[in-house]
Amino acid sequence: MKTDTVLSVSSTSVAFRPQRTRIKICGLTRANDIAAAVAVGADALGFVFYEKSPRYVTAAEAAALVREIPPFVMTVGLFVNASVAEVAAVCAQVPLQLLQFHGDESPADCMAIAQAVQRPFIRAARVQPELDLLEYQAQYTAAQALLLDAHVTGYGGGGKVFDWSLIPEKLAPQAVLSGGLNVQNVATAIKQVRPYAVDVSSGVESAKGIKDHQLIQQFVAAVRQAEQ
Ligand SMILES: O=C(O)c1ccccc1NCC(=O)[C@H](O)[C@H](O)COP(=O)(O)O
Repeated sequence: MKTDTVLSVSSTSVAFRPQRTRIKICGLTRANDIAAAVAVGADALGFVFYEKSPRYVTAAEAAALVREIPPFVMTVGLFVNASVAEVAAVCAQVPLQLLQFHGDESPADCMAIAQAVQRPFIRAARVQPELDLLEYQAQYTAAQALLLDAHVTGYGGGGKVFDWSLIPEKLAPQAVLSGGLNVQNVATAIKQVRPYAVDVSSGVESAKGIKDHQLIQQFVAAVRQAEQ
């Protein structure tokens, strides 16, 4: 080829779509609710292995539910102050891709469990003004993300919104926003916080542990609308 030929390369700017906000639906207890969540594009499905929760499922129940889930939808196992042995027993029966620690687990507790069962984890933070979220994140460096939830009586699933202005800007794009989200407020939450993902449980329910399929559809639609 003639060396003086200059190849003109037209630069094309590739317009990347803005990141799609990931959506986790938590507290699933029924196969038809799973089907409804998957049908509208939920990215992750949460199963609560905390016996005091009205959304609690046994490992055997969760194993049967998870068998209904098609590929490319993540399963999240949610634990509150469980031991390594307890989490291992659940993971032996239920194909969980991600752990969510929602109790008082220390960084060492989270690491020990995650390493024992060879799963990644996210850490729930119960947000309140006294909690320095950047310092908290620095304690849980092994977590894939912080799930920012409201500080409620008990541990979670409380349907309570916290003050989103408490979320440091540099933390927001890595965080999972949770706590009292619903069809009415999730668009505002996304526009204000721009989180990596949103998580909802009671906001898409007709009763505790019973998901309302229309609310799930409307919630997902509101998230997508907020990204336009
Ligand atoms: O969902 C529960 O019942 C629950 C019980 C104990 C600990 C955590 C629990 N849920 C964890 C979640 O990730 C919920 O989605 C999160 O707390 C938000 O719940 P909601 O405010 O009802 O959307």
